[in-house]
Amino acid sequence: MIEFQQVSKSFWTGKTRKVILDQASFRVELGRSLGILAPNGTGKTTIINMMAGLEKPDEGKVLRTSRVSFPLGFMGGVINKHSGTENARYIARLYGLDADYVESFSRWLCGIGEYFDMPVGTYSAGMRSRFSFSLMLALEFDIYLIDEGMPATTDVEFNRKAGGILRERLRKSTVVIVSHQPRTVEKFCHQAAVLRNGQLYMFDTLEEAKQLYDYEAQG
Ligand SMILES: Nc1ncnc2c1ncn2[C@@H]1O[C@H](COP(=O)(O)OP(=O)(O)OP(=O)(O)O)[C@@H](O)[C@H]1O
Repeated sequence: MIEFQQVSKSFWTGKTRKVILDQASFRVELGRSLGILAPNGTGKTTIINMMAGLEKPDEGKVLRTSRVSFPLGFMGGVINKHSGTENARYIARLYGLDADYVESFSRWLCGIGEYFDMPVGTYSAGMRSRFSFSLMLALEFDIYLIDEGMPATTDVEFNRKAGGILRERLRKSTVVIVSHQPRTVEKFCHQAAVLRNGQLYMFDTLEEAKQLYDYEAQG
């Protein structure tokens, strides 16, 4: 479970204060995948980062009682001067997992050949994206955090392999997706929420959430 208790978060933009959450309280329960609908620039990434523990709230608490992933595509824990192999083994140890397994799984999935043994700093954007995605799928989490759907990779073979594993994983675990598109949310989630005026409004069905979201978009 992830629980936000009276969480406030805002940024000072130089002229005004941009409020992302204002004393917001909500929960993500295990087994109830949640899609959060919010227009671009309103705080999707900030909320996902707070769920992952990468960003702190200004006030309130974020409690985690499950294994929560880093956001899909996140490269923050990866060290550029080290190779894919070294990074995979290091991250496996951080999570208390078998380094041989994590290394061989991510080597197989990301399919970047000999680059896996070269420094991550030499990877193309596509390779980096495949590498971090492979690493995330090599680790087991209870709750997966996804910012705006699948990362953009143009490698058809990778998308097929990784998409299949992700779908299988998501069937057994819980996912939180933040997106500006109801279509992305529809694919994975049981429950939907709309971010509006610093509050997260939870709905049992996507249809109800869409009504508020569309209403907002028109207004
Ligand atoms: N560290 C920061 N300092 C100042 N402003 C910030 C900071 N981080 C985010 N913001 C601002 O807060 C708002 C929300 O940012 P965030 O990246 O969470 O939104 P988003 O919905 O994910 O955006 P996008 O859809 O464009 O990726 C934006 O206006 C952004 O400029």
